[in-house]
Amino acid sequence: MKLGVIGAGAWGTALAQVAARGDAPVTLWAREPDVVSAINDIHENTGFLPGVRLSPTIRATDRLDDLAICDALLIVVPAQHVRSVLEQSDIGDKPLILCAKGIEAGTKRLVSDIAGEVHPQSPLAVLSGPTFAHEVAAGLPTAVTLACADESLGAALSDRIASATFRTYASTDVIGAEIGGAVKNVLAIACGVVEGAGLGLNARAALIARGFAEMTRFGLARGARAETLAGLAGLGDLVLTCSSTNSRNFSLGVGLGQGIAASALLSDRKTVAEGAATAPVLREAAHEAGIEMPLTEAVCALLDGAPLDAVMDALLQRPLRHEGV
Ligand SMILES: NC(=O)c1ccc[n+]([C@@H]2O[C@H](COP(=O)([O-])OP(=O)(O)OC[C@H]3O[C@@H](n4cnc5c(N)ncnc54)[C@H](O)[C@@H]3O)[C@@H](O)[C@H]2O)c1
Ligand SMILES: O=P(O)(O)OC[C@H](O)CO
Repeated sequence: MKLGVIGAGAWGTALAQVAARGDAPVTLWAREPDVVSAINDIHENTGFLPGVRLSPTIRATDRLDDLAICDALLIVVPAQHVRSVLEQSDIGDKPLILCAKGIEAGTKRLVSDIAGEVHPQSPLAVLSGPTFAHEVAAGLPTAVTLACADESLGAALSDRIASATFRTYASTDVIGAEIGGAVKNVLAIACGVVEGAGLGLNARAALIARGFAEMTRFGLARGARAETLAGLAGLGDLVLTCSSTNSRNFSLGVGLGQGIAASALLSDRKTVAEGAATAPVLREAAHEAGIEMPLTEAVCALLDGAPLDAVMDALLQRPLRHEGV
């Protein structure tokens, strides 16, 4: 199975490296011509994944037409750009493995909804889990959820992608895998705020646990399965991104917790912190469905410029409640 990757940020590049194991040819579409030439000339994505020597069997291109030779495509552009890139791509009925973690602003669509609207003939899978790109590219042990409604296609994709150090766990719960990845980014911002404001490790643990309850409430209401949310794509990724400044979302939160304005933290960013775009649309979707998401509300308030003291007071003065989801 010839794989192509659309999106040559840190994650698309790391996944191309995974797909190129055993010197398999991989076509990697990058938006930036300098990224294309760096990958083809010196086998390094100096812009988005510096310091990693890439397999010479990865061929970068800035022409989406060059992906026509591929049998399946990994879609790894940020969630807010998936629609426009898919609209420009002649995909036919190739399977798409969706790897972005977010919800589309305005439409409130999950990435699988977008792909289904733009390319209804393509079978869909979602790859999600605790995966810092530089660790995956370095071949460190990693496990992900690979969710696909068609179990035989899911098994074929796993056969092609998995290795001893990149373990795929099969699921048919596409929505659950997506919601886990999208919601954890918002909660990672909140955990970063706890770190940046020096609120302590107890607060961080409480936030992870109550954040998971929030993710579960939203996920179950949208048809996700509890076991998926408690797995790699949900809790696993939440724990990873709530504990390290390697997470762009966590780092954004650290800045907010230190009192730096969101506008200053987000302007001129080259890399993506998906949670900043997902938080307001997640809040809107939760309101519409009547789901309480106080931590998401708090992140939105901070992104909108509310003072941290006021946001903390609002959270800590919420009525005491039963612990269940
Ligand atoms: N980096 C990771 O460790 C990691 C791991 C798992 C999942 N993800 C997810 O993968 C997705 C991509 O993140 P990343 O880390 O590879 O990106 P990145 O932050 O490394 O790079 C930004 C990417 O956005 C692209 N981009 C910017 N503007 C664009 C536009 N108008 N149209 C199309 N593309 C545009 C750039 O070309 C680049 O590929 C995100 O949803 C992210 O949550 C990232
Ligand atoms: O750097 P972040 O916060 O986008 O997190 C990257 C991955 O999603 C971790 O699984």
